[in-house]
Amino acid sequence: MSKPPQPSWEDVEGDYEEPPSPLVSRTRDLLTNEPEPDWDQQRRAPEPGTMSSFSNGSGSKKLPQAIIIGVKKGGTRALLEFLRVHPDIRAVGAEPHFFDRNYDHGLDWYRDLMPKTLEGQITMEKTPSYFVTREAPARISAMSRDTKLIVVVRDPVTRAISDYTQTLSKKPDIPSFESLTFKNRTTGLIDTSWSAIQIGIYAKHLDNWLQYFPMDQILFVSGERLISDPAGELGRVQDFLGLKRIITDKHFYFNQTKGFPCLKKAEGSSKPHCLGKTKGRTHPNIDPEVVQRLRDFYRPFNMKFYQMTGHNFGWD
Ligand SMILES: Nc1ncnc2c1ncn2[C@@H]1O[C@H](COP(=O)(O)OS(=O)(=O)O)[C@@H](OP(=O)(O)O)[C@H]1O
Repeated sequence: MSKPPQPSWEDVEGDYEEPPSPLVSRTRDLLTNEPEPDWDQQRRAPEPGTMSSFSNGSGSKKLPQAIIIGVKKGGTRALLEFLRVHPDIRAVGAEPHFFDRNYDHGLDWYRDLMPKTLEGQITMEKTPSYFVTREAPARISAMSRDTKLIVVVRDPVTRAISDYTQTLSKKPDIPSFESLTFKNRTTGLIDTSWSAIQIGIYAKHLDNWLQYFPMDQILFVSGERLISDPAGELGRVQDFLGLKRIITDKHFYFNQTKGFPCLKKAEGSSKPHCLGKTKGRTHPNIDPEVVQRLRDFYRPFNMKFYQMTGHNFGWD
């Protein structure tokens, strides 16, 4: 039997995650306080007394029952890292990009990327680009109509600036945010074909998902509240996944240097754990008039999104 092909990881968005080799994914700078994490739980030497110890070598690989499908720069890495603390959740660290870029490899290939789980444990992955991939809802539904979907959403204007900041960090010579925002600066016409803008039209993308999944199978997590009240948002997510509320405010502390909540103990470790330098970047100052123009642009889409989800995210 030949080994299934591995995904192309060189352009994994955002996380700077490297390929699992063959199944261990590492990251260069996800941590601020610690050496690189080992994402693959079954290869990690577990601490005695933790549930992880039982998954070491035993169990079987399963297709994910829950997926964080978006949004890019919403806070998806923070959510996955926090969820991994739960003993009944096992997640693949790197983004598989199966339902957008690697679908041709087939479900066996996808399953093979997953960590082993025991009975009752939930397998998860996160790939934020699924939310804006036209084919993703049909493909995920074809895998299982029961898949639970989680979307971390964030003010689309801040999200666009965060997205731009990430691109700028890789390509410092790109044009300014202001010039990329407009098709025509004089008329004020927004360039909706620019992905940084396009991704934030949440109502449009959600429409596509609702053709395949009922609303109660999709959980919307507030990216803002994930920072201001991580335990509160994690409570909602654990309820949605049908899990006991094990992750609580006791698991978090606010790291003043990082300016974000961090874990007191990372999954499978006893040390504090913050996300790395690529999470929580300083954004460039953007012309306030351009920001206002973008706020005006997004307002009707945001209102539609609040209506569809029954939740006011407070971006306006
Ligand atoms: N606890 C914690 N620590 C650090 N960063 C946090 C945290 N919670 C949410 N965030 C926000 O997550 C933003 C990155 O979002 P994603 O992880 O979804 O990005 S990516 O799409 O995977 O590249 C990232 O965006 P930027 O601030 O623009 O870098 C953070 O604001």
